[in-house]
Amino acid sequence: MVEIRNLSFQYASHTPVLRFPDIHLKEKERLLILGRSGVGKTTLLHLMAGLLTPKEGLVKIGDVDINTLSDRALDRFRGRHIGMVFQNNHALRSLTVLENIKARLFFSGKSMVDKDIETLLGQLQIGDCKNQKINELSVGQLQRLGIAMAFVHRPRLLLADEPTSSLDDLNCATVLQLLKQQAEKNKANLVVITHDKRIKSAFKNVITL
Ligand SMILES: Nc1ncnc2c1ncn2[C@@H]1O[C@H](COP(=O)(O)OP(=O)(O)OP(=O)(O)O)[C@@H](O)[C@H]1O
Repeated sequence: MVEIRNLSFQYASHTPVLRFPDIHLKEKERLLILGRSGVGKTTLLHLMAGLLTPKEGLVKIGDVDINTLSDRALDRFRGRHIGMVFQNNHALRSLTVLENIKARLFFSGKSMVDKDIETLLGQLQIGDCKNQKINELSVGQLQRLGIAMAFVHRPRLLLADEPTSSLDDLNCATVLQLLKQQAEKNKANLVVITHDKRIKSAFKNVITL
């Protein structure tokens, strides 16, 4: 469950106040957020992840008003309950695919047996690359690793920032399908922000900032 109410943010006193529409997502609901460049999509995603503190308003994930948490508790909450997929993958270049997944699990304080990790990698069609270093992966494989890293700790909220804009039509459709499948499997909310209009029809729930 995600609730956003009366949310606003300001980067600095001389910059405009960004205001965001109210959002209410029930369990497993998915949302696509569209908007032109500079309108505040990434800012909203970062507010939902607790990476930025709002000027005003509420961000509630499950039963938790995330802005009432201490910095430390918020870091722990994010590590355990939120997964993020970025346009450019944040995997550690010196590690292999498998080592990156294990590092992500370690930092979230959760565990998964090797067999289940391999199943996840297989579902994302990167099982054969598990011992490859990050710089040996294609763009599509790297994007799928980003999804694996966002889901491996079974978050209740998955936030994806432009997950498809650097992909061709085929990889775009595949990544979208995988995001939806994994969210469904984890009963997680999925929020995607993009200006990639190709994916609009894949979501029932769409808002434009
Ligand atoms: N660190 C910052 N300091 C000041 N202003 C910022 C900062 N980051 C972003 N902004 C401004 O805030 C506004 C919203 O930025 P944001 O990155 O959220 O937009 P966006 O919709 O995600 O854009 P894009 O689609 O181009 O990524 C923009 O006008 C941007 O210039």
